[in-house]
Amino acid sequence: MERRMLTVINSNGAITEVDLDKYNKKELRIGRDGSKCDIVIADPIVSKVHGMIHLERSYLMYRDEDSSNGTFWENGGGRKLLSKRDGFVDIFDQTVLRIGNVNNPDEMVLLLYQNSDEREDWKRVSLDGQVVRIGRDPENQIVLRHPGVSKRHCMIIRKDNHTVLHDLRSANGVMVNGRAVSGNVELNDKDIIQILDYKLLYCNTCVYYHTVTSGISLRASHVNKIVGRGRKKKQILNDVSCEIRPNEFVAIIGGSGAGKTTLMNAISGFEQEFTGKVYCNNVDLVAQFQHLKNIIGFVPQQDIIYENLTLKRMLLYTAKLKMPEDTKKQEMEQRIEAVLKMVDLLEHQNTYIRKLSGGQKKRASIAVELLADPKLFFLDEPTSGLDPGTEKNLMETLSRLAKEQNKTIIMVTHTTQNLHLCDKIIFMGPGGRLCFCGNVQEAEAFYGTSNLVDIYNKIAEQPEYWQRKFGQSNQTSTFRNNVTDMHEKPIVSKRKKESALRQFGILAERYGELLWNDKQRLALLLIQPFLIALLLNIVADKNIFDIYESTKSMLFALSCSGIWIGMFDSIQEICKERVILKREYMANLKLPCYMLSKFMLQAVLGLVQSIILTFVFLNLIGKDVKGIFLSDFRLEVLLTMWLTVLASIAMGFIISAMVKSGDKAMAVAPFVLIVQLLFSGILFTLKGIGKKISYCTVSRWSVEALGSISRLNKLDLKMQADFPMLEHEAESFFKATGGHVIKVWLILLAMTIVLVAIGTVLLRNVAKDRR
Ligand SMILES: Nc1ncnc2c1ncn2[C@@H]1O[C@H](COP(=O)(O)OP(=O)(O)OP(=O)(O)O)[C@@H](O)[C@H]1O
Repeated sequence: MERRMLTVINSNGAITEVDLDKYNKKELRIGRDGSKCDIVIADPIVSKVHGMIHLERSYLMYRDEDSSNGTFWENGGGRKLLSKRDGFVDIFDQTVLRIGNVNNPDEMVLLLYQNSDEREDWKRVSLDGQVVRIGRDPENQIVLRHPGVSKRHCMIIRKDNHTVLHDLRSANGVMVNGRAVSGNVELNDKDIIQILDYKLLYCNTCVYYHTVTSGISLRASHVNKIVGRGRKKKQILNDVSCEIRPNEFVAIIGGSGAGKTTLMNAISGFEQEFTGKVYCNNVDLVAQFQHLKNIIGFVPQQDIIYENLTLKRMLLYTAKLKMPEDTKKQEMEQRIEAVLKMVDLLEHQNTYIRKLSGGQKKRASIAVELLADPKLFFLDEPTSGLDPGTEKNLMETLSRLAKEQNKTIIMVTHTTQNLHLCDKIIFMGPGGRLCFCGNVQEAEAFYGTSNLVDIYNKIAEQPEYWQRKFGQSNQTSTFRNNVTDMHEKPIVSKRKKESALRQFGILAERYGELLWNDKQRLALLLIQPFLIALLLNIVADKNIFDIYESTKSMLFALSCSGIWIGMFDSIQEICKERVILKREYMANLKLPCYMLSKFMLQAVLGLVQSIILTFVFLNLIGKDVKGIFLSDFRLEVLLTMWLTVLASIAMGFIISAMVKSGDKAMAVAPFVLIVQLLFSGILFTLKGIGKKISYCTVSRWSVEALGSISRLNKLDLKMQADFPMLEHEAESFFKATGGHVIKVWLILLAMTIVLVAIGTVLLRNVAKDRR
């Protein structure tokens, strides 16, 4: 049952909770005078009649009644002093009103409005001479049982009449009065502390808290988005304002291209290039996104799961990445089991994801996001491609999650069949216009039809009319424009940096398992160098390593094989999982860790391939050549081949980081390979710009190293068999000295490092991917 509660904290710290609906009145006066006011605050700071609350069924407003001290209205970290001429202002869930001197808590009364189904009375811990520890661990004085809360999250210490909050390098941080804090912060009386969606109140040397959270409300205020420039300029969100209450299950619907996804991306904070404001529990979502993203889950349209992992392993890796570092494996496993139960997939936990049905995969993606127990959950067309039965089932699951798991769920959908399961529908019209926000019955009454499909048609015909009509019917106060003008600078909180080494380890383990589980592909990748070595042996001249021309051609072919192998090992490895990467990046994935984890395992694979190629080929050739450093030159060729493969793997990663699909990557590959052929300096004598380009190719340095090791300059030319007097003009390329070979190896290594770094930087674009 929804309850609208006002917590009143007097200037002396006395706390009273007022149930606003118990009065059964539309207007409630607040003030000191018991004969005139419904809510009496016996405090000298409050005027006799200080303010008035106006209650409607679905919204609430407040007006200052020309009080002596006025009322401060707090919104998303901003603050505005109200007087009677401001008229009514909207009061949303978690709105804070302060009366009196906001700089002196002893002369201030605080009013905190909360609106939710879940309620419990404030619990209290006194700070008298002691430290109050807050965290997930039962040893803390205040235990907040949420997977996103660190075991020891923060502590509050009172010493010498000062109270200080220490963030204990928690994974998800702490906010005080709507602003993220870093390290230590001095607390003042009546400060509101927020950890995820838990609200704690510091007052009179006590900390007040609820162990049950009231859920997340979301409010969009005048959200506009314009894309393109000049004649291509287009408004794709048009002044959208709407409110979603805690634990509501909401569907965003509307015709194709109406801006549903754009709206969802904006209100989820995953796209931040829009004007207007979005408030999440009255905190500015964009300004505090780094903090709030930990309570937000987002399931994009494509699945965010790896086909070649079992469901349980997939969830375990995600848990390791998303849950605080201090979470024990046993805790993770318990959470995984709980999440699998929620989505009815417990019996499939050991099944490979590739073997699950479409509906089960969708549930698996939802399970991935549920692991961190997000309180605000977004889903982009989760039912697309599902049969009607599975669709209904999924909708019922989501509806149940909203109610039983205390979540606010918002999804984009095209279907109208199961919308009665939703608490609210947001109807978008062409041009990003909000044409309705309310429940299904209200929508049907508003549009005068009992068929939701008719509403699509009505909106398509007259979007501006319906936007205007809904806007007028939904007007709660005239003040909205003013109050949303308050701006707050984004605060970057310096929170505990998740250990990069740990993340690298998790990602490398996951990628290793993925490579290992795709045994067919792995076998193909390992057979390839073997087959190439056989083919090279077939075409190899018997004079190889004795005669210049045949050796040079063969070394070039060997180098090209290395480039081919390396590039095709990696070219699809990032683009094929771009959706998962985007989701994980928006959570807390570090791109360098991701890139290096991939590169490291590819480097191991490349080493095995280089060993196969080099040794099979050279053993078949069977020539005993002395190396530059070693008596057996095969090891020197192997190292050169490995460095060639490594640089090519890095090239493949750059392509893979730039494009969004495997098809596109394969379309780019021939161009890159042709550049390697043309500018290697072997097929053509290069001068000017051609020579400069060749310095940037892997093939040039690879052949140079191989040629130097094989002492190409010292080998006889074919013609010298007939004309022994003919001179073999040494090429500057192939200096058979140890110093030269090392220099070229270092160049190949440096190229690899630069290419990997460029690939990592390019990966940042993943954040701009639309879906
Ligand atoms: N970055 C962008 N640049 C140009 N146009 C854009 C951009 N993003 C969205 N649009 C356009 O804005 C409109 C709304 O897009 P959006 O994807 O939000 O619609 P939708 O209602 O989710 O559509 P659908 O139901 O077809 O998925 C479309 O016309 C789309 O082409």
